[in-house]
Amino acid sequence: MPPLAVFDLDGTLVDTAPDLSASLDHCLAQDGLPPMPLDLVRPHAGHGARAMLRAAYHHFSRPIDAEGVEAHLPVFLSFYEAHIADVSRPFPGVVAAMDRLEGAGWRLAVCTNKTERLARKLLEELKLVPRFAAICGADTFPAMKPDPRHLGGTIERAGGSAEKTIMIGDTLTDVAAARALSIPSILVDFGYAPDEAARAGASCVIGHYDELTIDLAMELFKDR
Ligand SMILES: O=C(O)COP(=O)(O)O
Ligand SMILES: [Mg+2]
Repeated sequence: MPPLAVFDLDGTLVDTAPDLSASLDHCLAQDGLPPMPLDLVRPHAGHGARAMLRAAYHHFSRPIDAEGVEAHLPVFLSFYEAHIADVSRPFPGVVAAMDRLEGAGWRLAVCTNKTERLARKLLEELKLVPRFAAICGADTFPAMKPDPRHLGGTIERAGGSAEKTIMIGDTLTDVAAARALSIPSILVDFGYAPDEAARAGASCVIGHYDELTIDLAMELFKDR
């Protein structure tokens, strides 16, 4: 069975924050609010549209309840779907890192808390779909990350095994899912929420995909 590298999507594989931020601004404008600065959106960009809406209304000291958030969601998501790859691009060096892994016989997969449909649309527009043995979203299985069933289901669909899998992610959500299955994890510290708990829980932290070599990936299996 070939080794498998499972990538998180937002903040790990693709820098999606600018298009997510534009969708948020579209919602804010409907309420007469100004755009939210991108650097304030980024820490929330990996936690879904609801988290971004809550953070923005909090930032502008505008109370918003759960119902208010739900009311904005369709507006956010339809704008986002139409603009999903306007400026979102793979992070520097990730395509070369995937080439290295594939060249060494690794399989690749995506395990994201985006819905599967949006994840596929984004990856299709970036012409990355054929690289992945599985693309599994928040709604692919009955549970999503950090629930290990999401990562476990992704591995199964990709034809891999937990013993020969590594997880690459940018938040504690990814690291926790990996740990629950005793899978080594790489935290990318250029992502959206590489907090202390995520750093402490990850098997290693990288600051650029150039550091994701086959030697590093193989080394991770040794401390499993
Ligand atoms: O959209 C989200 O909630 C987060 O997506 P991710 O799991 O790809 O970071
Ligand atoms: Mg992420």
